Amino acid sequence: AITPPTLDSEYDIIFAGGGTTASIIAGQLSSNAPDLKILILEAGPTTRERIEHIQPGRYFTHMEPFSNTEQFTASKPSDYVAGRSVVIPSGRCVGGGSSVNFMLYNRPSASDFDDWVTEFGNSGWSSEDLIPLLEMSETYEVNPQGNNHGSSGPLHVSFGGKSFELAQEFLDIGPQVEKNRPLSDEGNDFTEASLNVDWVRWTSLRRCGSISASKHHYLYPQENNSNLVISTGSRVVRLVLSEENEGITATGVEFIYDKHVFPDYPTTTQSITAKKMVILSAGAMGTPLILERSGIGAQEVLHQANIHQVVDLPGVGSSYQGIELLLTPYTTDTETFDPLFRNNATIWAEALRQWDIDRTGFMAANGVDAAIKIRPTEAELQEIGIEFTERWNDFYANKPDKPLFWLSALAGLPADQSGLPILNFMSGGCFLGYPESMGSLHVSSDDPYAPPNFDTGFLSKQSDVAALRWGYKKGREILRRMPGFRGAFVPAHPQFPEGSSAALNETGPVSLDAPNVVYSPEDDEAIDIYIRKFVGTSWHSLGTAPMKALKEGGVVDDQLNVYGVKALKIADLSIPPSNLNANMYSTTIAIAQKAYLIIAKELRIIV
Ligand SMILES: Cc1cc2nc3c(=O)[nH]c(=O)nc-3n(C[C@H](O)[C@H](O)[C@H](O)COP(=O)(O)OP(=O)(O)OC[C@H]3O[C@@H](n4cnc5c(N)ncnc54)[C@H](O)[C@@H]3O)c2cc1C
Repeated sequence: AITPPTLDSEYDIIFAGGGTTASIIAGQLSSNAPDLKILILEAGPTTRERIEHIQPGRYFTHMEPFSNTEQFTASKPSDYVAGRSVVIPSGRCVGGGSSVNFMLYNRPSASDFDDWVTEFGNSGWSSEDLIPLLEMSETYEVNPQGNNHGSSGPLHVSFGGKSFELAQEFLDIGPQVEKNRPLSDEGNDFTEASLNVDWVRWTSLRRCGSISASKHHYLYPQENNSNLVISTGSRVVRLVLSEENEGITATGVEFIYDKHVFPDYPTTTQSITAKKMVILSAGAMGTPLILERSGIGAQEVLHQANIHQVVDLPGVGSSYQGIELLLTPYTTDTETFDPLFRNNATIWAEALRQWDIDRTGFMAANGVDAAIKIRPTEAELQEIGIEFTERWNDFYANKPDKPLFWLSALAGLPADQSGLPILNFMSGGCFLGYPESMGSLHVSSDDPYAPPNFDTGFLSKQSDVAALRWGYKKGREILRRMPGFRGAFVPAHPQFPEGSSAALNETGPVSLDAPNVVYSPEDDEAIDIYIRKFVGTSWHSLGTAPMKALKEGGVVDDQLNVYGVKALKIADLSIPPSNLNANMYSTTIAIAQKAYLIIAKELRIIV
């Protein structure tokens, strides 16, 4: 049986959560200050040398219902999403999200970071501060000499070991359908001139056909330093706070051994002292809950959960942001990832054999090889309609590097396919990067296993529905022209009224110059109903402890200090004060590197 490590009673620094951000910070602290005693308390299991965290093609297995490496947080049912409860997965293992994610690589627009400075007053967090840190972390194998990428960092980026025909079709057909959006091979260049023109081949954080994740490049190489302890299966319940004349200080944490990792182990609470600081790094879905269980949060929330308030901080958990994703399945006769999603034993065996031979094939791929970040033209804004006008004017109009979506054609349907016919799917992916809707995440009690009071907020603003409606139409126009297209998978599309010109009766590709589908107001209504029934998460959660002024609902300042508590910082994806139109691993790396600099300076490890 696995037993937990024996821990000392005090450390210099304690990390609550051992995910993406903690791995990068703790690994560098340990490397550059080997005498610093560091403890990482991670709720989930180890990932060291585990094949499911090395072979890229296994990424979807972490999302299976009884997965021990992901946490699934269910939102309360909402009429905005047709009465459904949306389930949000997040990483629960060493390396967190970086150990289980889909490995899509792309970074936000410069203005996404710059907003944190200009709109939220955080000094030192502009794109000019953060993008060099991001580039320093990566080696872009695709074009090591290219601008906008790094060439000598530990995290490797490549196209992976297999790309699908559908990706090439998307790259061939897209620019012909959308003649004003030419082909480019640079997905990270969001200058005003080139934004909106990239049909990019998507790249993944992989090296030699293996996942290139933060724990294997930053954290585990330091494990032989006896001053760094990674305690897995260790769930932080709350902070230990001491109240003295000068205010409140975080002096340690209380934790229990996690029931998923150590089912037979006693659940007595243990307390450990942090001599220098506690760093909350439990991710957007974990950090606000630890704060609230510690009595740091809004009075009303804590009162309802029967928790005594210690620090009044109303911003905790009150601005959950997710990225809404509409994944619309069509069918194809080309090769897709679906046999693996369906657990086809023969294809699995072949994929494993191929990976053993040369690190190629399905096991070195994820089926998402190409995409475009797209910003509507004036004419297209008219198509989206007046429900979106105010949002456009307020948020996008003066920020010309902000795309509305990324659009893609995924080779497969990454979902539970039990009950579905055996088909090859191509999914139109429409990823709404800056939804106007926001939700909240709060504790329901002081029990660390109690499901939280969670509202994704998805589609609570009609502007998001209008944007996704246009995304559905735009994606359909591209996909129906791709040679591999074999029609829509009708049960997972809008139910258009009888006789509609938008009916889904095509069974093969239409010609490039075929007229676009025409939608009536009734068709638009059918699309809206469909969006509410089917919209889901893109697995990106953030903003639950935002870095902004206290009076505006902020939880940390720009040095990552929690307002009202000494010796307590937050470093993870709960700190972005506003959303970013990109898959979040890049942003997380930037936050981690910036946090490392802040902490290392404060501890005088660097000047
Ligand atoms: C399924 C999935 C797919 C994704 N795909 C992509 C992608 O393709 N490309 C991309 O760029 N990004 C992707 N992401 C997003 C990205 O990986 C995450 O946003 C990022 O890893 C978040 O990092 P973090 O440090 O904020 O939190 P995490 O990495 O999630 O780390 C938080 C850690 O804290 C631990 N924890 C939580 N509560 C406690 C507690 N009470 N006590 C102790 N430990 C605790 C958790 O177990 C977890 O390990 C994906 C994420 C998921 C979940």
